[in-house]
Amino acid sequence: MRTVPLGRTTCIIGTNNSLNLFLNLGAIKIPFHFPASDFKASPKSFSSLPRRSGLCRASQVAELFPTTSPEVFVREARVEDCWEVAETHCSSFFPEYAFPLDFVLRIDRLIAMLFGFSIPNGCKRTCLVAVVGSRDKEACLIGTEELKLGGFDGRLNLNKGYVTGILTVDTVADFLPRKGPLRQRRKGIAYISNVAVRERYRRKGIAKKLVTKAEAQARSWGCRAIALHCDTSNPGAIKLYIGQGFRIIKVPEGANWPQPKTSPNMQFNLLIKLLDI
Ligand SMILES: CC(=O)SCCNC(=O)CCNC(=O)[C@H](O)C(C)(C)COP(=O)(O)OP(=O)(O)OC[C@H]1O[C@@H](n2cnc3c(N)ncnc32)[C@H](O)[C@@H]1OP(=O)(O)O
Repeated sequence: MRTVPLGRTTCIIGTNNSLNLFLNLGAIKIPFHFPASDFKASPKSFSSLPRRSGLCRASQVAELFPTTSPEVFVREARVEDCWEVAETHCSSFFPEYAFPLDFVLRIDRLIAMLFGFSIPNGCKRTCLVAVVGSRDKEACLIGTEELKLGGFDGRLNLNKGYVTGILTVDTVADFLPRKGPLRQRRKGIAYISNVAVRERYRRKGIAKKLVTKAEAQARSWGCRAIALHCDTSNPGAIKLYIGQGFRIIKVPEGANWPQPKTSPNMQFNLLIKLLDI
């Protein structure tokens, strides 16, 4: 038996290759059981799973959607985008996962996005999406502007378009050094995270559009700077941010500044851009 914790989901792979999933929603645990007969799995390597006929990787579902569209525009994510946001995140950051773990990851991400976004008082967070196939002015929105679910606009749009890229921007400053002896949260600096563009849409300027929109959002919140962490072994992303005017900040010797919580071996650069308001 093998237990794989995945954020809000615990995945237990039985000795007979059956799969038990538990979605942890606070006090509630929702169990799902997939019998071994559903798929032939090697408990050692889920990434080399032979696929059950009729089943495909969750990322392949995306392949069914249109690839080309004349225009990409960036807007705030809405609830109806949730699955595509989770799908874009997981296929970009964990491309090596195969069914069923890739599917579980997406469910986990979805739950984290909808129920796990508790934002400290006075802070803001928005998830932006780059969309093809629908302009915002064509949007037929159902619901009120005040309705928010996590970082998502809670209104529904029946003509939603297709999500090709994502970015989260906030003023929570969880990964910025704290201020003074009381270690207060830093104000006036927006923070970008979770930037991802679906593989088929890369090198078309979509990430640039997302970053530009995030900067505009930060300005509208009154921020004077915008920051992010980027994995030092991701030269493409570093080039993107340097090209957008970000500069790498040298961390003072001995300083124990916070970093994103990913794999312990990952090294990050802190990049900052000053915003003219
Ligand atoms: C703060 C964070 O979240 S960092 C994490 C970044 N995300 C990831 O690494 C997830 C996987 N990667 C991706 O999703 C994408 O490759 C991204 C987000 C890094 C880039 O998205 P794209 O839409 O392809 O970037 P975009 O087309 O706007 O590129 C702008 C510029 O960045 C640079 N750039 C982007 N990707 C690359 C690359 N793979 N290699 C070299 N340069 C690159 C180039 O200078 C490019 O301009 P050019 O195409 O005119 O040469």
